[in-house]
Amino acid sequence: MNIALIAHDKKKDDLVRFSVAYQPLFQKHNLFATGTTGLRISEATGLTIHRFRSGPLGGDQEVGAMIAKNQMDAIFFFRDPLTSQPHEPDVSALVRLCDVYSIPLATNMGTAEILIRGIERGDLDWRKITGESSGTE
Ligand SMILES: O=C(CO)COP(=O)(O)O
Repeated sequence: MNIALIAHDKKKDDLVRFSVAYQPLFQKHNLFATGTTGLRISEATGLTIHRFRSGPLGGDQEVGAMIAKNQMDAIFFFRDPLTSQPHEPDVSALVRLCDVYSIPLATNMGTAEILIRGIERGDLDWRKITGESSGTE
């Protein structure tokens, strides 16, 4: 599956810890990330990650483009709800596209735990069966 990893600055440590904990599972998938998040995670885990631009420079929109092209299966986006972001419209657009295309989106650690276990269990395999998946493992 194609999975995107994104975190706002104050949530990056959380997503790095999460990625370290679930590294064995993540390595079975194709990983994508916004620039700084991807660098932090790849340094901490050794995972191979396709890095887009940094979020404020268009990275969120690049992930959104993959959603629109049916190339993204799940997104872990640890948002910071207490800090305003200069690129808030891009953040909203990404969340909106997840809703438009019914793409699973975890915006905090609690939901992320459920989503990652669901992926491990095969709960998203319906996307392959219905042809809605990116088609990759
Ligand atoms: O701003 C972001 C998401 O909106 C994340 O971007 P970076 O991973 O480049 O910090």
